[in-house]
Amino acid sequence: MDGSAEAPAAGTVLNALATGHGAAFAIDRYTRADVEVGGGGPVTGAVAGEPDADTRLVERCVELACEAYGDGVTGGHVETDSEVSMAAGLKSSSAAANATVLATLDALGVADDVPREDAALLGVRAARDVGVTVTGAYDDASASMLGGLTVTDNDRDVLLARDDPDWDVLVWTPDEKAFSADADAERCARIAPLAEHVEELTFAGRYGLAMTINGFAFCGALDFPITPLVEAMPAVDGVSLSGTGPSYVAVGEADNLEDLQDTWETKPGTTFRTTTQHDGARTR
Ligand SMILES: Nc1ncnc2c1ncn2[C@@H]1O[C@H](COP(=O)(O)OP(=O)(O)O)[C@@H](O)[C@H]1O
Ligand SMILES: O=C(O)C1=C[C@@H](OP(=O)(O)O)[C@@H](O)[C@H](O)C1
Repeated sequence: MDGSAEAPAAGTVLNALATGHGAAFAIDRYTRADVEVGGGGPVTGAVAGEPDADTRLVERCVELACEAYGDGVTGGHVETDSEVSMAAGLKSSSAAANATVLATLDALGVADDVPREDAALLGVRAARDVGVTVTGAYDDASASMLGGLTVTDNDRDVLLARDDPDWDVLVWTPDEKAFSADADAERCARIAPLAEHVEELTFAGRYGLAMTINGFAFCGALDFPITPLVEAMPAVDGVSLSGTGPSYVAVGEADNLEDLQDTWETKPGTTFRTTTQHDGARTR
């Protein structure tokens, strides 16, 4: 039994490491998963082009989806192929988990019967089980699974709000990796009053200002440079460190993002333009 699905990456409005509440928006870059289920034995996994990648997350996603909806089916294999750099702050883990859960549900013939929020929560559970997350990251998982912008309480795994902004987006990903599980959560907790303010601005629909304050606050807490933020202001609508870094995301007018792209492109790493994504994860 085979299944296939893809899920988008996402950028950050509010990092959940300070208060447990987070907000993220899906972008038009994808991770794809092909899953075979059955045959018994352990679930195995592989990542295209990355023979040494950690495949525990996606293997656990197949196991959990089979346990929940497989009617006794065990074993399988999952292969992912991603346009999203791993551990870059662009929610590669959520995209991989969502694509894998949905591909498994597709293989089991139940992809259209399982509510998308429930499917995302299976991926969150898998991420907690294998230790690739601090809060569970339901903010990132819900944005990737549902599309658009979501606000969540990751302590209770509750979706607080969803919106569908239509943005041009610029991303700069430096060459280094920053695994979320290694982030200094204690330092993030110190800036909770700022995160609460970012959340209020988010609920007021002032997403650009919210993400910019998030950017300055979390660059401070996680020790990333603020220069990319200052370079982006005041021309863009919003700019932030994405997740626990090292990527930065900016949203705004296309012309202004083009000018900023010229500046960010002089830095080492990868710079690309994209847009918000509205439909979330889908079978293929
Ligand atoms: N394409 C993929 N296939 C399998 N696992 C993946 C994939 N992308 C990410 N992961 C998992 O997610 C982890 C990175 O998660 P994390 O540090 O939270 O980074 P990000 O900010 O990109 O989500 C990887 O170590 C791996 O376990
Ligand atoms: O592991 C976590 O709990 C989180 C990781 C961060 O994202 P990245 O995985 O993109 O760094 C952060 O933005 C999110 O709100 C919560």
